[in-house]
Amino acid sequence: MWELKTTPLSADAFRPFGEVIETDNASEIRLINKGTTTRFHDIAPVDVSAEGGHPLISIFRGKPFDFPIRIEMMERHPLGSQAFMPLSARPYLIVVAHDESGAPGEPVAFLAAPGQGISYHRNVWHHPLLALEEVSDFLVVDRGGKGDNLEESDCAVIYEIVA
Ligand SMILES: NC(=O)N[C@@H](O)C(=O)O
Ligand code: NI
Repeated sequence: MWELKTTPLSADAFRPFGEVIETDNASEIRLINKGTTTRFHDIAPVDVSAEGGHPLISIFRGKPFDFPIRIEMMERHPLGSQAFMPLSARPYLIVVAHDESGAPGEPVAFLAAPGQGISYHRNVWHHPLLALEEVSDFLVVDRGGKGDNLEESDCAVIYEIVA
């Protein structure tokens, strides 16, 4: 088993895999509603229209994982992006990987700070939701519609996140 170290989530480090959803990452900041609201505009695209798909808003309630956490498989969504915005002010883990000839390469693990969301680009290998500490709710924006939008693959070796 190989140890997988985590690094703090940042927009730059995560860019090859998707976007970090946080106010600092807005493409534009607009004062709206007669100045009573600030719009942090266009933080991440929603890419769900492939093969006639449509956007879904769901809530995922994740049970917390206890360390050490084994990373044995990854998944990806060939037809759409998938965004997670935590509704609880708790950290959580994100594990992603580049594609290597149709299978996930060496995983990269990020620790999200409370309040940081993420959006995986379409077809990016990632581990299913990894909540920490307590049961945690996430607002999820992803694709609904026909077609197989879930591909799973075992990791070439088993990784362990120790803390
Ligand atoms: N399967 C499902 O809806 N969840 C996963 O895609 C995930 O990334 O958690
Ligand atoms: Ni997913």
